[in-house]
Amino acid sequence: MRYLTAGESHGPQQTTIIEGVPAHLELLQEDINKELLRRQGGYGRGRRMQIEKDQVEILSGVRHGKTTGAPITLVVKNDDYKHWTKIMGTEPLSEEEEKEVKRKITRPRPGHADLNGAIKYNHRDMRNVLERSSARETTARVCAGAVAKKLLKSLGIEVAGQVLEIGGVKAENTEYNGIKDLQERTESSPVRCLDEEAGKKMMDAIDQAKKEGDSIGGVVQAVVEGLPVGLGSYVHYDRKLDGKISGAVMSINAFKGVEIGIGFEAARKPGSKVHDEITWDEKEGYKRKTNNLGGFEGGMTNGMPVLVQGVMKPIPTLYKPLNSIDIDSKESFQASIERSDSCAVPAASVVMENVVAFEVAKAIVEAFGADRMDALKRNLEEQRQWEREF
Ligand SMILES: Cc1cc2nc3c(=O)[nH]c(=O)nc-3n(C[C@H](O)[C@H](O)[C@H](O)COP(=O)(O)O)c2cc1C
Ligand SMILES: C=C(O[C@@H]1CC(C(=O)O)=C[C@@H](OP(=O)(O)O)[C@H]1O)C(=O)O
Repeated sequence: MRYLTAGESHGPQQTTIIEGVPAHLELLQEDINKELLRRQGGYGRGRRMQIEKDQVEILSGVRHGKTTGAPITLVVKNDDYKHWTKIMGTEPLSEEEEKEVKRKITRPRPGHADLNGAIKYNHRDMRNVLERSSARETTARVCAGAVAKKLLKSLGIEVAGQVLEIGGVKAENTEYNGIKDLQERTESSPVRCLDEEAGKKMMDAIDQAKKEGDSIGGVVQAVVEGLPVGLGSYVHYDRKLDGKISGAVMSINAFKGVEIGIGFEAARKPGSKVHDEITWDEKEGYKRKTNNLGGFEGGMTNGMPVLVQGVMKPIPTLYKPLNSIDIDSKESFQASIERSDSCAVPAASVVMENVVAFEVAKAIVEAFGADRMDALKRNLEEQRQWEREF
């Protein structure tokens, strides 16, 4: 399975094309809309999210509620486009029109893609960079993830996530009672946090940042339960699934770090406190007593829940902007102010869940190679049986 995304933030639409989804997966628009709605929510977002009502259109690869095995095209319209039709048009502008619509962006925002993108592609108007580097693109990634989640669910594999930290406020109580409990309890929190007290403090921190024209980041976690042993492989570096998941997480806008399991904490502990002891019983087969390694050993799943944490830096666009250089005059100015979120950590946690779901679904389809869902289910069930009897 693979996918491409296309679309500008204020252009007509976001497009996702997914190739390699097995035939006969039940897939409805509402499966994808549910995830899109989750991504749009979360405390701390800016005015743009009041304009958009993300709804998917399935344009290919699905017939009468089931995938056909053909590439799936998913489209989400940008409602804001109606305010930007001239600025974002594809046809050349006359000189008059150019004067009317074009406010060139020449003051790059520290922390955004503006300056590097402008130098790389020779754009004197950095709107050409901003439009595609915007995290509006995560809409398209969530569309791909929603399809992956549906595939995984039909195989008994669930994905969920939570916010662990925002602006230095850490959730103390992150314990959950099964993945369903995690899914339900995070849905009722505006910051997607299990710890109610910490959640309130996170909202205060977001309000404070907003008041000060500043932005804050945080830490989010994705959890995958129900995986077989041995997804990914130790035999070659580019087949290690923890590596693939980490790469995918790092590719989300504003993500600056990834951990699997206890991650960086492992550097501060002896081996006896890090490695998870192995147990066995007749009914369930092999297990680990603890899950410090987050479900991975040797680049392969070990059957324990996969735990992935991602670090999101604070949003680069600041209402109290930092100093920057105007690329035309070379004078020092304050960076451009674009309409912006002050904190998108809760939304980013939904994006990360979906990005992780895609990598896992891709690994499943690769490992249990199937063009059809019935064969995929049978192959996976055989593997589960094999594990229990090994
Ligand atoms: C869900 C989400 C929403 C975001 N919203 C904004 C925003 O409103 N303003 C902004 O400047 N950056 C926002 N970002 C972050 C930028 O897109 C990101 O910092 C930028 O593309 C530069 O890439 P890099 O931070 O990965 O280096 C958001 C990121 C995510 C995941
Ligand atoms: C549009 C989304 O996020 C956007 C991501 C973003 C950025 O620079 O990354 C900047 C903002 O865009 P705008 O300037 O249009 O308000 C966010 O709203 C979205 O998540 O759907």
